[in-house]
Amino acid sequence: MSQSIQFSTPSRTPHSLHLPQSQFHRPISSFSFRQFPLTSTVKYTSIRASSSPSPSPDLDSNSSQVLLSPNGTGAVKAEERSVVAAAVSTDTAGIDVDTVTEAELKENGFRSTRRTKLICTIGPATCGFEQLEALAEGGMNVARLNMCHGTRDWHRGVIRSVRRLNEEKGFAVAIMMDTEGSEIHMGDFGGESSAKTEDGEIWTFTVRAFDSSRPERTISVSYDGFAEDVRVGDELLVDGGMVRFEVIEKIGPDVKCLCTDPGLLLPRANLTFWRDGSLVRERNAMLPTISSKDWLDIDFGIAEGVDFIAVSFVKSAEVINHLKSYLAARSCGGDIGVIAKIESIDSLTNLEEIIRASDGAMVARGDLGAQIPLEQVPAAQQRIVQVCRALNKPVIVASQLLESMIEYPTPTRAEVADVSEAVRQRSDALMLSGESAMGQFPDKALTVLRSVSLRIERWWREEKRYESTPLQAIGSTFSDRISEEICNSAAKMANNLGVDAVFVYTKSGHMASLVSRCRPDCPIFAFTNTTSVRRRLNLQWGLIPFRLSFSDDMESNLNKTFSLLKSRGMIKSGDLVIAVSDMLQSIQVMNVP
Ligand SMILES: Nc1ncnc2c1ncn2[C@@H]1O[C@H](COP(=O)(O)OP(=O)(O)OP(=O)(O)O)[C@@H](O)[C@H]1O
Ligand SMILES: CC(=O)C(=O)O
Ligand SMILES: [K+]
Ligand SMILES: [Mg+2]
Repeated sequence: MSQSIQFSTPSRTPHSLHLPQSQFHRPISSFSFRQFPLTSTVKYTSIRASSSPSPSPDLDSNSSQVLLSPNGTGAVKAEERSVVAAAVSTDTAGIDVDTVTEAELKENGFRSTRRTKLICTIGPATCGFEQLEALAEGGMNVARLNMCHGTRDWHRGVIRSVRRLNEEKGFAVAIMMDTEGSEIHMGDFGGESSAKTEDGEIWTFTVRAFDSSRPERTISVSYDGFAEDVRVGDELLVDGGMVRFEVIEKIGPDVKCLCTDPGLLLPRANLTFWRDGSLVRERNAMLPTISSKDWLDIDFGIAEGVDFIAVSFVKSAEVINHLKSYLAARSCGGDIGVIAKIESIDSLTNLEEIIRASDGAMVARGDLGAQIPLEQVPAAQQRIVQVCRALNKPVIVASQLLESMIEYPTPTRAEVADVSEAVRQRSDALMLSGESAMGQFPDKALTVLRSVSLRIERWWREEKRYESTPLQAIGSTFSDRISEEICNSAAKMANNLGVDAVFVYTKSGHMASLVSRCRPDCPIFAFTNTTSVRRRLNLQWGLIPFRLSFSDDMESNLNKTFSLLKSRGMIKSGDLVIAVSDMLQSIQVMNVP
């Protein structure tokens, strides 16, 4: 039995049920309700998988291809993977699917899929093909490249490896390029990976460049005005306060500083200075958000086809709009999502307009914690997550989630609690920084994120903690409003009826993000017909993105999807699904035949 509600023109409507006009801003299309036996209306359309008797004439040559993302969760054991891989190659040729999600769905069913997405910063510890593959199998949805470090050739190598991994193994790992920005930071250490400071030591921060080796206890600073801007008595914070100094003397381009809070200095760490308890913003506040080096990196990102550009130290919506128009003109189809990094006082002041202009946001707690008092960071995080949810933009919680795992194989209890809180807030994604870029245990850190996410999500479901706060309407056109209401209703029905999955058919991905925004209690299978949209959807909460060529005819789409997924053992007869689509604005509830 299938039941459907659809918005359509009256002439196409079998039974019209007119709603009071006052509920809508203008005369509307009718609201229809129909009920039909699935067996008579949803016929099996044959597919080009070996389980199907013959190819269907109405499907194009790509039609039997389903690509599925590594949203699945569990660490699938190597033997299990090879069994699945063997089954894939013999049984259902022509369908690409990654083995991790597939095995997970087969073994534990829909409920087991992880909803929170995971981002790994790639660095020397993880840039090899096998290391990237291990991360993808461990659940990495997005690989982040920080343009503060490495050469463009190095980044190109990583991007190409991730692409190859996607092509060869069916993953949909997206690439996020993170700009350097022009805030003040320290230089490289000329070969050394870090430098240790001790309490009471005197270090020199200088705007001089070094040709050869770095003099002992000397650090170069990226910003030419540094020595002029600081004053004796200022406090100098490295990496948001991981190490602290007090300015004791200025000698031309050199600034002598006394170490007051010792720790490890990492190359290119950010520097901020504080006077009388406030962050000092002098001429450095006038530095451009996107520097000339960043524009070259952005051109590089466009050429290499990155999926997201994360903009560091955004101050206003203007810079986001500027970049978006540049991308629209330069990258065909405006395929690159722009993520605003919220890591400055200005970005908090202009939060709503920045998020409205962006395609997503990152709570960049590292630098944010250097600009506002540390105890204000948790409240800022919660606010950013809420604003993003309200405006339907994916939100990433980043920095120091598992900082101790750079050196140790197990996290602290406090770190686990922090990760749990970000999952509980229902942020779209969690990000590893140094833990995966240069730490000793990148795979273990990813496993911790994965298992903590799964546990908290399960706890949330067991407690039946559905969203109680209503989401504000955001659509600007009437059609957008309809899509939004359909998705809100689909999510609510999914929770109330306890369905196994929501299926969403979407060309641009917008409809999938609207369902994700509601954070329904079940996974969301998002079917889209382009590979780039599929990768971008991989950043969003609860979405398991597939690439599938589909038509405007929902019944044939459903038939095809059921056949494909059933033949791979990913769904079975009797599973209850809700299907929504942005081609034909409709909701259908049905059991898989
Ligand atoms: N491509 C790379 N090459 C070498 N080291 C890297 C690379 N990417 C990251 N790292 C190392 O990992 C550490 C953490 O990386 P990450 O990019 O997350 O820094 P961050 O300070 O969180 O980000 P941002 O600079 O954007 O504020 C860096 O300090 C650096 O030591
Ligand atoms: C990720 C980042 O840029 C920060 O936390 O500062
Ligand atoms: K950066
Ligand atoms: Mg930062």
